[in-house]
Amino acid sequence: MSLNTGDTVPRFFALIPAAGVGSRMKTSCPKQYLELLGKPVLWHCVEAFLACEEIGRVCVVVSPTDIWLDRIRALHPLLDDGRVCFLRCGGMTRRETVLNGLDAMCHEWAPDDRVLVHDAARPGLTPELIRRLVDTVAVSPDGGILALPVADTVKRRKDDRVETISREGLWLAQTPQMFPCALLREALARYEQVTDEAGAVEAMGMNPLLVEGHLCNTKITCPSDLALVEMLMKAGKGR
Ligand SMILES: Nc1ccn([C@@H]2O[C@H](COP(=O)(O)OP(=O)(O)OP(=O)(O)O)[C@@H](O)[C@H]2O)c(=O)n1
Ligand SMILES: C[C@](O)(CO)[C@H](O)COP(=O)(O)O
Repeated sequence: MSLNTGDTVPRFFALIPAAGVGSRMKTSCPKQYLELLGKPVLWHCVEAFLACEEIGRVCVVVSPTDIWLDRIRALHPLLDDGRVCFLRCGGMTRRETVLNGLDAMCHEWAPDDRVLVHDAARPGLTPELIRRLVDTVAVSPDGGILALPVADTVKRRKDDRVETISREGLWLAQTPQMFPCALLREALARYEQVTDEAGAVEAMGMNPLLVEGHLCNTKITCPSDLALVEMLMKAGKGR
């Protein structure tokens, strides 16, 4: 399948890295399994992708030692949807989890198919945001990500000094981050010191597009984030 000929269109797959321990949340179970609006945080992400018929597969990558996955299996008849699969190949870092998931599914994906990598800790993702990314980035060989432009004044603190830095052109990366499968797999295999998928693709010399996301797609990182994200989801913003 090649996008260059213009006679084929890529297929789209979601890969949800869900193998983190959520240490900053300081909860007894990983944050992706905490209940939010009656469902596990992780399941809100799965449901957003399942609501998009263009997403052909939803792969959730958990830790090999995950003991909470049954909370998902037991609660959701949607699992009958053949598109969902759970892979127990999470790694020690987010990058390893994503790379292991790509490797495990490489038999299903053609090189030019697109993978959308989305944090299990961003339950406020909506089908509208997914479609915004897909529609804007689908034909870009460099891929692209949801992100938010910085709206506040930015300060850098070093020891006891503070300096103001320009916010011009600064964006805060969100997910999904969407790339051609083969490109992302190569980039993550080649570059280990990256915090997100876009960083690896940038290291390959490419320029992923920035697509405006939404505050409702905030990552749950610290304890106060859970109530914030719940409020934003209830407000139904970002549609
Ligand atoms: N080895 C890892 C580390 C993180 N993640 C996933 O990457 C996403 C975003 O990472 P982050 O918010 O840092 O999650 P944690 O690493 O779990 O949080 P912490 O850094 O507080 O431990 C989460 O969905 C998390 O499950 C993963 O799949 N595998
Ligand atoms: C990928 C990401 O969501 C972009 O903002 C973020 O980097 C993931 O969180 P982490 O703490 O860096 O793993």
